[in-house]
Amino acid sequence: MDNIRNFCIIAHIDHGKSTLADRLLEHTQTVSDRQMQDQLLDNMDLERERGITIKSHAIQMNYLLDGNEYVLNLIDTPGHVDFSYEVSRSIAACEGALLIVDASQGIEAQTISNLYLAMENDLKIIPVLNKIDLPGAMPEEVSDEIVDLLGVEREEIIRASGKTGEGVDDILKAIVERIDAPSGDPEAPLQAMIFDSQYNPFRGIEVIFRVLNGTIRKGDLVKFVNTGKEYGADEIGILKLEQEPQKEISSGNVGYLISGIKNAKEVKVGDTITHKENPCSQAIQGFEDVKPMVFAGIYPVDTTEYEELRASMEKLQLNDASLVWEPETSAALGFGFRCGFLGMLHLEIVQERLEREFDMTVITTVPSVQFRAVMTDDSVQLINAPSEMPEPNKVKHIEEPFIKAQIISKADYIGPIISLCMDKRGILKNQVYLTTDRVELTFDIPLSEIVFDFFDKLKTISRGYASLDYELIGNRASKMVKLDVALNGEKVDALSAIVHRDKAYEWGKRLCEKLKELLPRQMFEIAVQASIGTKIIARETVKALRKNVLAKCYGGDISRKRKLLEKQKKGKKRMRQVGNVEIPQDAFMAVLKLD
Ligand SMILES: Nc1nc2c(ncn2[C@@H]2O[C@H](COP(=O)(O)OP(=O)(O)OP(=O)(O)O)[C@@H](O)[C@H]2O)c(=O)[nH]1
Repeated sequence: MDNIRNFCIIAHIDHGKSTLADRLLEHTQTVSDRQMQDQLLDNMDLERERGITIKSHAIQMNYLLDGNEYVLNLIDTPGHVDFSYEVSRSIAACEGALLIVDASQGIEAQTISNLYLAMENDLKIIPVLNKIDLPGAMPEEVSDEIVDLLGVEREEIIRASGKTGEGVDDILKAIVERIDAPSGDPEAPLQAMIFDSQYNPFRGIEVIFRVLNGTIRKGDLVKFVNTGKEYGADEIGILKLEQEPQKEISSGNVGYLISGIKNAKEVKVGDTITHKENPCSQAIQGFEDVKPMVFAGIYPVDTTEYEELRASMEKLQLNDASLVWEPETSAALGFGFRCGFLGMLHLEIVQERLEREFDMTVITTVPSVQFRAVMTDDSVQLINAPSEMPEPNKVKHIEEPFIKAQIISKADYIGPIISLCMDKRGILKNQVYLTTDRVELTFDIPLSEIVFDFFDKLKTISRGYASLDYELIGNRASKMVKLDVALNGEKVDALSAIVHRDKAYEWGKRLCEKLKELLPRQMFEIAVQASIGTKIIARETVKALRKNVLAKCYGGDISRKRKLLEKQKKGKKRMRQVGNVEIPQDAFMAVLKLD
């Protein structure tokens, strides 16, 4: 055990974690030249296409230092705030963390939030100044920032480049020398913590764990403490580029378990694995429950696929512990699920993964945060969907979630950032200069104002210099109203939204205009109306389609006609029929694109 080191790589988004992980894997010859490709650990198609890490990824390396061989378990983590639950679980499996800071960008919002997560878990932090090859690198200034933030000596900061490979050996040495070997007793009763899992269509459910005490052996009869279920350890192993089966895995180490688990619900991250005979006396303290920021309905486009969608969501949840959901019904869309997400990127990724990994075609409805209605009898009702908004005469007041937003930016952009936040009903709480031209602003802002498009706006007005991190701080009373949408006189509950009263009229008007743009024209006219209570506040009309689309093709060749039909068919993909009107996915998101 003295020769094991468990560490994760944490950073702000795009500071170069995955690239540096590539260099560590190369240097330790964990992967051969032939196997090597950029951002190797981002092995999901979606990660590669978007160039971001979505999942934490564990991999084991061997490293020789002064004649001693060390086993290094590396966990690469995502940087985007929507995937911070991945980071927090990875941190729990480690004794140390490489904190990567881009030398051309300096410390940013998630550098700090991820660092705090690591410090709360008592991880040893190794600061790495990355991308020093860049002409725009400012090693001295950024080192000052790191020294200030961490209180470390300047000499402790390792200068590195994931591009040239500079500093990689220093990092590996520092991992061995500065991070503690895991403690724990290999002879004690088994106590292993599940920190991730995934569904493999060929092999079933795979559980990723870290052993804290004891030893797990192939063939052992094990028990998951929280669920009380028992399984045979059919296969256990370590995670290299491929899984490598082993006979045993002892305390301090990270591994996987395959045991013929059939039901995805039986696997919960944070659960403890122990032996059926001679169990450990205590379960490991699990993870804090995830707190979703945004809720939206997910519905199958084909209503007959409801059960299949449920099974797919259960399997996806294995690999995405931050996804929560429960069944819901919509008058317009039928049976579906109300899901909680950590942000809009998370929502998008879930929708994409359901389609790619499970071949489902789904519609997501208008996203909303969770409001609370304090009723006239003082009871509290949670409102996860606009359709759950109670009658106004039964409500004392509505409360909405507020967040503390921390924005780090170049000082030049303070003015526009403050006015953006004010426009979003934000209250400036604090302003601290990190260096002469970098400032940290703290605001209290309603979550509903920032969760949708705030980040894009912030990036635009700061030319990409501002970064944002946020946490929930509680609920405050706000004047919220429900805005309903009717198509041809029929209310479509899945298009309703809860908005601030002062903005409701403007929203209603713009929403109708947007829907007019987004609803495909049909053979008949469609009236689009927005209302608050019984009062109609805006109306637009989608004109009827006069000509048949195929009319254009008269005399044209048949292949052109076929192409046109195929194009129409494709366009149908994420589309739901409500009454006699077809509503495309975009229309459900129209509320987010009003500015
Ligand atoms: N010049 C230079 N570019 C780098 C270096 N390291 C990474 N990059 C580039 O920076 C971008 C982001 O790198 P990634 O490794 O994907 O960053 P990441 O921190 O893993 O990103 P997320 O996991 O999505 O948060 C990529 O375009 C890399 O090619 C470096 O040392 N030097």
